[in-house]
Amino acid sequence: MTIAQDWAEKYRPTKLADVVGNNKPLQALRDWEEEWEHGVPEKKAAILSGPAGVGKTSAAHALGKEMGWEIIEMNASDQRTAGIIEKVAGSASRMSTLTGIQKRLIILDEADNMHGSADRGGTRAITNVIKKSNQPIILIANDLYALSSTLRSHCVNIKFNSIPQRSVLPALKKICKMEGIICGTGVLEKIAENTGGDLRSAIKDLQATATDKKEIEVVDVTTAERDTKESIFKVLTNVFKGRDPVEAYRATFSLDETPEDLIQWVDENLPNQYLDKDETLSEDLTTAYHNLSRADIYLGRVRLRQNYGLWRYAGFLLSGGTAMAKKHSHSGFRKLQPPSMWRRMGQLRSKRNMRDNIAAKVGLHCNEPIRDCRIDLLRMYGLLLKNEDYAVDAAYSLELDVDEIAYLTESKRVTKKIQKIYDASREMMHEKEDEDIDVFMHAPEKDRGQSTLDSMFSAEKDLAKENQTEGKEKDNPKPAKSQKTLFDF
Ligand SMILES: Nc1ncnc2c1ncn2[C@@H]1O[C@H](COP(=O)(O)OP(=O)(O)OP(=O)(O)O)[C@@H](O)[C@H]1O
Repeated sequence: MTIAQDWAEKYRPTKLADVVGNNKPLQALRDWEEEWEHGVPEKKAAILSGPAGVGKTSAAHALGKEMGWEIIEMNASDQRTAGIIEKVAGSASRMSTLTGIQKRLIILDEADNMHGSADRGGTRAITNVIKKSNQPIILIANDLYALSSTLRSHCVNIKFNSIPQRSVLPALKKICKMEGIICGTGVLEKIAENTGGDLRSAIKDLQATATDKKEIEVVDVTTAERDTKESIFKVLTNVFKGRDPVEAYRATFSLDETPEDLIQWVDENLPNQYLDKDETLSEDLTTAYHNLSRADIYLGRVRLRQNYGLWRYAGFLLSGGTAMAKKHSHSGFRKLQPPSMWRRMGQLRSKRNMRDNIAAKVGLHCNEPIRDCRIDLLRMYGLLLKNEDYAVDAAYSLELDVDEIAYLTESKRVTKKIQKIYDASREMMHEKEDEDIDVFMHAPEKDRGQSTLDSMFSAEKDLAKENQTEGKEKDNPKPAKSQKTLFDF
């Protein structure tokens, strides 16, 4: 069986003129590009923000292609620690003028998705890369305001909007024509309506509808289930405001959440939602928590016996049980919020990841097992970073980012002093890179071996080394490599 090519990819526009809708943002993008033709503009980066599937990534790539710029893309599936952004985007953004080749466009997709542990410190690193860049950089984000104000202030902000139906329809018609699909009346309108200005989803729905068919009718229209954030809020509103237990329970069926997760949502919001007008705890709250505790007992049994059939009792008790606990309705709007436990767990996890990442760097530098570094050496490096004479060297040798320096120096926030140490260490790193380029440029042709680019983009190799360290710790705690000590610098 052959797997059909994804139409959204197949019909991705390759020219800016083919990008549908959003004329003003596209013009702003062209204006920014024009500035590059006259040298390095004041704003070296542009942020393309807006809803999903409206052509932001396509526009960035189309621009690069049209201009004949070399494109370097880092998307969310790449590991984007501050160090790696510095290495990949940083060296790419500074290098081409040295080697005299074409401009290089750096595209950072999902720039608003830098919160995971792996992306820690990434936002600050991007700002630094932009400051020092002499190459165009495009950041792509759904939520502009998820990016720091400092980062935004260094960029041209270009906002994309949902694509109006009148533009989605011709795009879909064109695809039908290319694929030889005959459409009955109203089919494309229905698809366009369902996808609310998201052209990617519209194309995907069209492909799903037209699979194995040459002619499609309205009844064939298949719309992919889209689990939006709104849906959990809708279900919770049903649970907290409604009185019918069966309806509340049924509402949970549309969610892609397990009762394990759903109970956390209900637990988090229940006290606030069932608070009496005079802000006293109501009897309803006691009854609802009683039902919730029963649901929790069932969840415990599911875990213990691995009997997932019991989930339905838990699901009913936590939704219907909560809804029917009300003796009277609790009017007025009260904000719903995600479980704070997840946030706390996330913070703990990110702290642990931070500690482990630093320990891995120390391990690589000192050629020590990570476990020992975690226990003994992190404190030592903390002391070195607190000492003015050693701080910059320590940060440089370990390639620490600001958050890591703050962690090691036990500072609650990134102070000016920490930023200074970090800046000085990066300066040191760039000087070293420039020296390397100099050595390379002056080496005889035959000794150059790999191209400059290969030697500069050593990020992947470094990453592999980092990963190796973890592996080596298990297999061979001390690989044969010359030992470096704390006193090396
Ligand atoms: N304005 C558009 N013009 C033409 N095709 C589009 C447009 N918007 C989306 N598409 C189609 O949808 C696909 C995805 O678009 P693209 O990746 O550019 O969206 P995006 O706005 O970057 O979305 P996300 O924020 O999810 O990354 C493209 O391959 C293309 O087929």
